Amino acid sequence: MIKLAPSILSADFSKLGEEVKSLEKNGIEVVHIDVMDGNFVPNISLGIPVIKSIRKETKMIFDVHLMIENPSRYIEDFVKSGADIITIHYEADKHVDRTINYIKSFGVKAGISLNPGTPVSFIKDLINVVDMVLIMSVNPGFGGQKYIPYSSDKIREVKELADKFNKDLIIEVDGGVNKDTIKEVVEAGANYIVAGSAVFKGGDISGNIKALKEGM
Ligand SMILES: O=C(CO)[C@H](O)[C@H](O)COP(=O)(O)O
Ligand SMILES: [Fe+2]
Repeated sequence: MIKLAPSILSADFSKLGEEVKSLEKNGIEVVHIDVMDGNFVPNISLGIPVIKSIRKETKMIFDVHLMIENPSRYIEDFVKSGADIITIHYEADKHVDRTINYIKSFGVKAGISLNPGTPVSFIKDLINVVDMVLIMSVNPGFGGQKYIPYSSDKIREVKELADKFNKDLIIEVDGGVNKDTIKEVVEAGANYIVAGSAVFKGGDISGNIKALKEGM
């Protein structure tokens, strides 16, 4: 089952509650929330109080993508804010196995994300420890970037590992997905498809979601 996970990084933050409700009205089940610390990535986005606020507005699954150094410091806070899936970066934590198990100890799903330059082989042993692998198909930090073509090979590699070792693994792709690239990522094996600018561009959430679904 393929799920489109709009990234609210490209939403209009002055009316975030409405934007989130509009996603739900358009049949969206998973919302992707990008947390950036200005350290792991060269940008600062939103954090715990914002997630808490929008949690009151919707029952959608909150897929929280932590682009922060040493994420273990904040896991409990993100769980309390209403996260359903918490993804950390392989590159941001010296003890990823420990942090993944720590996330799972709260009863939420745990994901591991790889920057474009980090090989899939680095997380081979974690494939049946994590609930999700997030392949970054742009260098993290900003929305609206161009899809990096070799990401499709990385998705295929994760899919092969999942078929062998973890049939329930969620394979998520994030960055540069639009109506022209979405077919390729779905065919490569991704089942959670993040799209930010392609969902919110021009304020036409409904039309943009329809175009993305048609492009799959
Ligand atoms: O994690 C991210 C950036 O670091 C975002 O989720 C991603 O870039 C989505 O934006 P777009 O679909 O516009 O590329
Ligand atoms: Fe993201």
